[in-house]
Amino acid sequence: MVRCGLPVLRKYGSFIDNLRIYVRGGSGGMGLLRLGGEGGKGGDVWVVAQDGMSLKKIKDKYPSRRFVAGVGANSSIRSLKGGKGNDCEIHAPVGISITNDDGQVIGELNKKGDRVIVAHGGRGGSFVTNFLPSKGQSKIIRMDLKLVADVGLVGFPNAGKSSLLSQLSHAKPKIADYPFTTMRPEIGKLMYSDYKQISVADLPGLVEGAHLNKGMGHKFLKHVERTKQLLFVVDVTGFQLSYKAPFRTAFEAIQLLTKELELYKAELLSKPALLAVNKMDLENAEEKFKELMQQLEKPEAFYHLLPEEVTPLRPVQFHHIVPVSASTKYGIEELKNCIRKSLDDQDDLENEQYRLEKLQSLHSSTFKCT
Ligand SMILES: Nc1nc2c(ncn2[C@@H]2O[C@H](COP(=O)(O)OP(=O)(O)OP(=O)(O)O)[C@@H](O)[C@H]2O)c(=O)[nH]1
Ligand SMILES: [Mg+2]
Repeated sequence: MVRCGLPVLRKYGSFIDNLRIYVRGGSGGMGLLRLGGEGGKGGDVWVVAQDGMSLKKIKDKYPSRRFVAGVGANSSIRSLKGGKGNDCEIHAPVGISITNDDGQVIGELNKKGDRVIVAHGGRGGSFVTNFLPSKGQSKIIRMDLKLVADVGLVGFPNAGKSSLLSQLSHAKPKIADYPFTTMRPEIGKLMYSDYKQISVADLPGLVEGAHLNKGMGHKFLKHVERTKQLLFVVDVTGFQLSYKAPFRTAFEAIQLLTKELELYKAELLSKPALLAVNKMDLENAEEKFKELMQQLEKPEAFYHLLPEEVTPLRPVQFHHIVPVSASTKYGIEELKNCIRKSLDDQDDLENEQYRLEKLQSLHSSTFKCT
């Protein structure tokens, strides 16, 4: 019995989605005081995206997880200008982001061949440094596989995305009464009685102008690209980022979010979407929800309320609209079921399309034969 489990463990238990490594640029070469010669620059450390790589492979191949580039050559009578030290290249998988240990982003590898310098080599000794070389940069860096989840939460700050995720799953994201509480994406797993699991990504709040990289901007929207479906979350009573910013009703918030996604990448809007109308425990929530439903029945009829530049080309057709309250848990179970249903429907549709395509290709090959 135990043996049966081993291959499974080997297959799934070895997956890692982040890795910390030590990198150091090479030291510069010595200068030559007597003849004014300059030492070579130390080599740099690069991370280069390659197909077929995984973080696990890097970890296995380099158990010490230390990557040090070559030292620059000393200046000599034969070669007054010392040669550059050898660069060190770390081959990494496509789809990772690279950060300093304090979370500052160094770069991203989005396609094969992308490369990012993670530690510069030191300068060679020269007249300005009294012919003494300098050391290369040394640091710990972190490589993270970019988030892939079934559903991504999309909403303005403070809408209650993290609160909802904490009610839907066992995740414990930070929740607070100020915008931008969530600074980095977090995944919660929704568990169902038949052991099906659905991953939902809590993402930083979006702001107007996110497509221009305002707020958390692109960093956040990139993650949305990698989810199967979108779950819009709005505060039924509306939203105001600051006293200076305009107040937005729930309906306006939905249209503005749509516009941001459209401006960033219109294909995002072809993903199936659901809407959770949150904070239904607040005063007048019922009336506001009714009004919102009327507006969503014919969104275009209300577009004149929006400035032209924030009016989306097409409204989102939500597969499910669920009124909820993360505070009282009202509607949470229904939302969980709707998320499941929506993903199952998408799977069925894709399977059906696949089946039809197969059938069609079979038909055409049969016709060719006869
Ligand atoms: N009354 C009420 N308050 C809620 C509800 N859901 C969330 N809140 C409150 O709204 C505030 C924001 O909640 P968060 O879950 O942090 O909101 P968020 O959308 O994750 O915000 P960011 O991470 O900043 O984008 C907190 O004070 C929550 O307690 C709700 O259903 N009813
Ligand atoms: Mg949050």
